[in-house]
Amino acid sequence: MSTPKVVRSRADLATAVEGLPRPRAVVMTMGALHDGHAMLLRRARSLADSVVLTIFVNPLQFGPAEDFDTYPRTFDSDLGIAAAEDVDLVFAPTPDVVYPSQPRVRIDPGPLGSELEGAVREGHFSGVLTVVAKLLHLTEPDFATFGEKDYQQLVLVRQMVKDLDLPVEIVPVETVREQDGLALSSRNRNLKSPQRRAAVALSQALAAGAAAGKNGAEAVLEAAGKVLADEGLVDVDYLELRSPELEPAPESGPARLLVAARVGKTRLIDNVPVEL
Ligand SMILES: Nc1ncnc2c1ncn2[C@@H]1O[C@H](COP(=O)(O)OP(=O)(O)OP(=O)(O)O)[C@@H](O)[C@H]1O
Ligand SMILES: CC(C)(CO)[C@@H](O)C(=O)[O-]
Ligand code: BAL
Repeated sequence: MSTPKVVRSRADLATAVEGLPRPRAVVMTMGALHDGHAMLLRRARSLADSVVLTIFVNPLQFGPAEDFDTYPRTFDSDLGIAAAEDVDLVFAPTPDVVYPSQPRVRIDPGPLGSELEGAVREGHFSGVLTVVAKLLHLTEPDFATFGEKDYQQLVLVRQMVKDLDLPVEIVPVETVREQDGLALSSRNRNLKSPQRRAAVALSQALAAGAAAGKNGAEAVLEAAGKVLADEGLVDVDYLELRSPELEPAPESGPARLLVAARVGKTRLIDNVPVEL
């Protein structure tokens, strides 16, 4: 296990990337790494001969009232995880490196960009897709792994790659959970212990919804909604059943149940597959 090379400038990144063998995989993160990120890195390692990890808290995807300033930043421990997962190169730029000037041209995520997460976080997905496109150009990977925990992000990144003919394969990775079901998330670090206990209701609600799948869409939403209400999670931004591509839910077959709720000041999201 050796500490990976860390680069912070575009010039150093370009030089370092040139020396990395193909196939090359990239894992994009905002740092505060946990076992979910480790799984993305492991999947990347299994696919590629070299792995690049990016750590960048992207200001463009945060609204003015959101948690950019309080987003957890744990660079030293992130490097330990990167070393343990055999990462070759870490790109950890500052905002002025990624955005030498405020970008006037940004990626338009299309209609899905204003739904679900986008309905609450205006401009979020334009910010996400713009930085993902830039990081893809800067690292030129053959593969990029993305977590299903951020399901709408995964769907939109895939759509961008398809619509813009970007030469990379997007590889999804299943959500890694705590033993009690809570989806791992960097923001879980901000939960105090009663909130941590309350937060498990998200995954419990989704599990109850999924178990009701054969009784139809209404039963799924009712079962999930009941758990949220019973557990006192009332600050819910959405609880929705959609198709796997996040179009309206089908009458039968595969679907996706998604939830977002606030636990104290911390906003958490989760989702599961459902068979209707
Ligand atoms: N529990 C998880 N299981 C699998 N992948 C995950 C998990 N959590 C995050 N990821 C993935 O890691 C990548 C980087 O995500 P990010 O750095 O925002 O971490 P995060 O834990 O999702 O943070 P946040 O809590 O701020 O959403 C994304 O592709 C995301 O989907
Ligand atoms: C993909 C990403 C690294 C872009 O900033 C971010 O949205 C995240 O961590 O999921
Ligand atoms: N994991 C998605 C990044 C964000 O919440 O801004």
